[in-house]
Amino acid sequence: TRTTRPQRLLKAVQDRAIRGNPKSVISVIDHYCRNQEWAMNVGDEKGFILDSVVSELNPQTVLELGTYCGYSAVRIGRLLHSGARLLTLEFNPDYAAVAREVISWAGLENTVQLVEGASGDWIPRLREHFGIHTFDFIFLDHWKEGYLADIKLLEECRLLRKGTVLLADNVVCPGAPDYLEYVRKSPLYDSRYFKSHLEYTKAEDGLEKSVYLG
Ligand SMILES: CNc1ncnc2c1ncn2[C@@H]1O[C@H](/C=C/CNC(=O)c2cc(-c3ccc(F)cc3)cc(O)c2O)[C@@H](O)[C@H]1O
Ligand SMILES: [Mg+2]
Repeated sequence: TRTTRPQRLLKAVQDRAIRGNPKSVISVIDHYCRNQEWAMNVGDEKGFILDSVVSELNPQTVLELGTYCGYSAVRIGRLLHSGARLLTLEFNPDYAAVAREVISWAGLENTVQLVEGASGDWIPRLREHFGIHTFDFIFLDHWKEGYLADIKLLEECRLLRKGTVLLADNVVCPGAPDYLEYVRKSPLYDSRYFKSHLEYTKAEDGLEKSVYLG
């Protein structure tokens, strides 16, 4: 049977990237997706904005919603300092299997922990299961219609603290209108839009950065 797109992306990583070198894993995926087969990674242009937000914040505890092939988990994980941890949630077992391989090829298996399952099921259990108190940084890149429910769930579970930064991908394309309206109107957040482009294309897209005011 035919391979899947994530499996072909993984093969490109294994064939072309240097083991243990996150930078080469990122550039191989970007080159592959720009020149051979598009895939819904945050990509290099929005990835540069993601890098600057993470570097400025220097977070110790990070949550990612929607691992897919692990591109942004590697992007974020490579910037974390020793002792810092990224938990990334992915409910598709095939994507999770590919992402584990990509994260391991980048040598980030001790920094990035992939948890298989749905965000709605796992968010209420993160404290008791992983001893997490609050998150410093959260990257939302899963189903766009799930963003709003999950930010509300994170509030309810008291996993945000004064200054927690949430960064949401695709707030223009495909779009997350209900999420945008919520974070921009709510007095709980200070929100701003970083205009960019949809990965590997000229279409507009962007990231919304929202700081929880607590
Ligand atoms: C809802 N709870 C959930 N819990 C755990 N994992 C979840 C999840 N929802 C989805 N997932 C996983 O996240 C990933 C989903 C990502 C959805 N992303 C998009 O739809 C997306 C789509 C585009 C896109 C843009 C333009 C276009 F023409 C076609 C596609 C671009 C992007 O950057 C995107 O992120 C998958 O790996 C899925 O299995
Ligand atoms: Mg995305």
